[in-house]
Amino acid sequence: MSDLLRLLKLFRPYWLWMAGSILLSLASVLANVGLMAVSGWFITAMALAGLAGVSMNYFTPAALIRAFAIVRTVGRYAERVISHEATFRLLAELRTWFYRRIEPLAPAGLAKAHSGDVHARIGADIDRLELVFLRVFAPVTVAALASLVVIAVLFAWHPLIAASQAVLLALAGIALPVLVARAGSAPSERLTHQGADMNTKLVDMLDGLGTLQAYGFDASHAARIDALTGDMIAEETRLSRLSGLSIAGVGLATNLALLAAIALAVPAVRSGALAPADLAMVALLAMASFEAIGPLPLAAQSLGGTLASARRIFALADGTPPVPVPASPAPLPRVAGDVPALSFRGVTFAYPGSPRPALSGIDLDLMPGTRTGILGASGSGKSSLVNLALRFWPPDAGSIFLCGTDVATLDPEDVRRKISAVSQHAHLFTASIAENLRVAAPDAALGKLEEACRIAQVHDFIAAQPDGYDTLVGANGLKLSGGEARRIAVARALLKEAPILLLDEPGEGLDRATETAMLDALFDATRERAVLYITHRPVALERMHALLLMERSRIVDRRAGHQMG
Ligand SMILES: Nc1ncnc2c1ncn2[C@@H]1O[C@H](COP(=O)(O)OP(=O)(O)OP(=O)(O)O)[C@@H](O)[C@H]1O
Repeated sequence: MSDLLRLLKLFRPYWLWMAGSILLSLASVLANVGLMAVSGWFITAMALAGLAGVSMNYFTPAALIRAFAIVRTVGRYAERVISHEATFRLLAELRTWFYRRIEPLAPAGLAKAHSGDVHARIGADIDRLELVFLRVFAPVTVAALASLVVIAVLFAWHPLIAASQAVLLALAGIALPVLVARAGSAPSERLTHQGADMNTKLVDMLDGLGTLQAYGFDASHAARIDALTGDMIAEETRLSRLSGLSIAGVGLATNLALLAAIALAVPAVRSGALAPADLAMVALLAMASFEAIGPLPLAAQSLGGTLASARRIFALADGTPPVPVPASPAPLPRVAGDVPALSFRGVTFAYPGSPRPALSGIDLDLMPGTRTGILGASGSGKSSLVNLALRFWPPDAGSIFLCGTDVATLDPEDVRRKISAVSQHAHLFTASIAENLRVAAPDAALGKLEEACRIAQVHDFIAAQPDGYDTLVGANGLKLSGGEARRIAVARALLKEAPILLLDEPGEGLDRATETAMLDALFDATRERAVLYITHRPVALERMHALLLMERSRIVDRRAGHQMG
């Protein structure tokens, strides 16, 4: 229930749209009830007048019928337009809200979540929340209001018929949905989790299809997906049976309402308590009022799954960002020649759950206009330096300073604005080369992109492609070699005009001549910046002003560049 209330609170900015949609829906439901009732009365009254050979005023009922028909048609159309507009606005709001909540969690806070699962939450789960308004909130409100109006009108004609209607409406509109909700909530909830599981498995399978095939594991993975599909079909079947039964239940109640109204109205007509033409009106009014009740069992059935989706969304969105944003962040400091652009002081850090530290007592200064090389065996902590500099994780002890200001007092996003980084697994988006480059500089002209790519020694390769900079790189840069992708990532880092450049093995996979050309052009273009360069390659080491050697999370040796080798 608290999840439902929280959701409704999120919907609050759109209450006008929702109120409009509910009012229109109520108007069209009541117009339909009115149309049926007045038509029934009109036809019977005309027939009776004909039999009795008397004339009657048919202008007023005919005008009423026409008015009800117009309100019903226009109301339904407008209600669809407004309710869908309201729903799309709600969904857009929810997606933006969810993205804003999970963005500060990335990447550390999302490390445990599978990308397919996050995708399922931002896609299918949020989509399912549309049902809260469209299938639950709106129909329940409309049904309650329409039923009250119908019972009040019937009461004026015949209190006993009104009472029988109230009982049947309560049975079909309250008791039946409660039963359906009980029976349907478990399968509907299971289906939500299975859908997310399916998404996770499919994304995993597509990401690693090559590996699965190479190890001959694709058939067993497909069998697991088959089994999950079978489970989902079983739950769907259960829910379809339930929805069939609930539709039959509402149908039964509708017909019982008609029978009850006729059974009570006939003696009333005989005794003269009810006019003969009113019999048809009352009977049709009773029957038509069930239109508003019809969607309620389905609403109840979907509630379990919808709330499960809401819980999945809140669970992720409520995660605490690993690096807290200060309540009033300090202003970004300016780069000054005599202050280190980035420095670590006694920084110690272990990844959550890891038994040993990735960094221990790190002291490090990156001065503007200098290049610092970092050497070290695999797992010695080199990339962790970059992760902490980018504020993806906070240090457990010690401090990091950006141009002399403790980064703990700054907004992590501001810190990242000052740093350009190429990690070992630099990500390329499924887009063109130009779009991938413009991630760093959205307004950069083509000439600027070319300049950066020339420095990264990848321009000739791009220019030789039939589509040049519009060449699509494929999912995750799959259409490029590892070296090409990394050089595009280097060009992208260059395009971001940040005073600190952190490069993790950018020369990996390049031949010596290309690497030399890239380094010379790169270091020439970044003369003013503070550069941290993680590498094992001699060509790069020769060009460093200072070298640090890391071993098992510590800096164990420091030398000036020329002392190395
Ligand atoms: N996201 C993570 N979660 C948990 N442990 C991690 C994570 N990333 C790295 N580690 C661990 O932290 C230690 C340091 O890793 P790091 O990636 O910094 O080493 P590295 O020197 O860059 O290695 P390589 O040269 O192989 O990239 C390793 O023991 C590694 O297993």
